[in-house]
Amino acid sequence: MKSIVLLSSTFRSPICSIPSLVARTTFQKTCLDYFNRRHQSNMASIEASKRAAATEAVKNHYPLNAKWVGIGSGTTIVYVVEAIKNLGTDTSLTRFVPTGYQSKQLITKAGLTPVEFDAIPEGVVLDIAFDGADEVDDDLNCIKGGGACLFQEKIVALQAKEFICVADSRKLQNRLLTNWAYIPIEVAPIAAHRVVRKLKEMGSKNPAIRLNTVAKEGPLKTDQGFFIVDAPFPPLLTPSDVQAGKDGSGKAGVWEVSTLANKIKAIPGVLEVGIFHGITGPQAQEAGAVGGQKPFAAYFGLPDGSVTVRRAIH
Ligand SMILES: O=C[C@H](O)[C@H](O)[C@H](O)COP(=O)(O)O
Repeated sequence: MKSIVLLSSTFRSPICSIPSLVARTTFQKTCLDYFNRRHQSNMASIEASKRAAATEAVKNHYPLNAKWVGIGSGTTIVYVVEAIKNLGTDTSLTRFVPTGYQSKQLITKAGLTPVEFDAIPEGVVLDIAFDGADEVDDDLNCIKGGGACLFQEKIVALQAKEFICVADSRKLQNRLLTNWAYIPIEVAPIAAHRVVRKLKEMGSKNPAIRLNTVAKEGPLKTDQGFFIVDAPFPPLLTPSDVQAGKDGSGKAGVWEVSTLANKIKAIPGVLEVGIFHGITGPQAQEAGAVGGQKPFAAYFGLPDGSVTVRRAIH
């Protein structure tokens, strides 16, 4: 008699063994329910960790009497807005700068006042900007754009005195492109295929124009009406790897993070690259920028409910 045995990768032991084909349907349903429950519980734990990281980041960085606040995009930023509301401070004079459509809706629904980036008065520097990230490395370089927002996120982060990232522990890695698979790049539609070819020449394996969820609807469009090209590369080296003698010049597709970001940015048709890199904080200010692309600090919610922080070293 045949028996059905299902192995759980977590427990590495049989969790079901049914000797009869008659019982197969019930068995399959039981197992499906089991995995659905596990999936839901994992998702709940990830959401809880995003909320914990957001609460801690807002508690530590949201300035009393903030006048200008950048609000990023994605699923984690929702908890940042929730945490700002929970502070209970008077936000009637605070202006919140969105990084796209979803971000603006989030601000408005929370009863806060949005002001588009191009309506910020000249000379205004944002007190702070919060955003999510797809991956963050030891040096606080980030990949962003998994949700197709990156250009507005970058200009808002660059306009802020302090840029703070909030994420769950899946995003906490030593090097970029460890767990996250590709670099999102925003490109002019007419140049998209040429950009894909150039990325292949640079060692990207199968770069692809991102499609809508319903693929027959064609390429996904950003808030700027541009396309996103997703470019996989091997894990990116940091400057410390290069100082230690590793070759990050692009041989066999292996790149140092800023070298690659600058090289992609230089391809005609590229509006922006989903790598936030380079100098940050006082060093950036000395170089004439407000804050730099990298966050001052990144907060990660861990599965045990705690929060860990990576901070820029000045
Ligand atoms: O395009 C999306 C943005 O860069 C997001 O901030 C990033 O993808 C992180 O999103 P989430 O908080 O949903 O993981």
